Amino acid sequence: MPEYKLVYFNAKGRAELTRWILAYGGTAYTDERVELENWPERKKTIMTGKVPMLEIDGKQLPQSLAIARYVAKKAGLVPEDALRAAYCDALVDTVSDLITEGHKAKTSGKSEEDGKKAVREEFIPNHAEPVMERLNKHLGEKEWYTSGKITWADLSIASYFGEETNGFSSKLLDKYPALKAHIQKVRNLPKIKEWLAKRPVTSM
Ligand SMILES: N[C@@H](CCC(=O)N[C@@H](CS)C(=O)NCC(=O)O)C(=O)O
Repeated sequence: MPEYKLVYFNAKGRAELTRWILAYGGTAYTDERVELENWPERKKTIMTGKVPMLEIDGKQLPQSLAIARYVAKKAGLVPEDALRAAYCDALVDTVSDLITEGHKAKTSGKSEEDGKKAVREEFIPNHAEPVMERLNKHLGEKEWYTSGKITWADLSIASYFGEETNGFSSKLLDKYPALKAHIQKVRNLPKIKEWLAKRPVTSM
């Protein structure tokens, strides 16, 4: 088994999906969370100057989705069938687009309050809810997102839409009952539940 070190900030952001997949697979790894004041120095040691970065036996793998896909394959969470795998990729890319848009909204304006307002009034209704509506319909008809068995797409859905820190309250999710039930189902998987109970509490 290779030695893994996942490097990111003390936040969920673009690293949390990989953390969920590693938890699901019961994979041991070092969860390095760089403090902001140490980032300028740590950045110099990272090939792309960006995180997340996964160190595999000392070799660096950049890009959150390449990392997540790699660990998902190892954990048996990527379908063998090329088309089903592509549908999973499409979903994960959609969530990644939402992460980008949500971050843009959160950091828009002059104050934290401006950012929260932009998330609530612009990002959620215009960007997130159209995706949530489609997912709700799809998940109402399926046990898992694709392939009749759990994939990393299911972990992507739950690890993103299930987080209040991303702007998704339980009240908002009440509008999308199949999506809400799906998130709960994934969060209740024993290894995921264990991760949720022990992970550091972060504001984003
Ligand atoms: N497409 C890249 C984006 C990486 C990225 O922009 N990471 C941010 C944190 S989410 C970062 O490293 N920011 C610090 C910096 O650029 O110095 C990925 O998905 O990994």
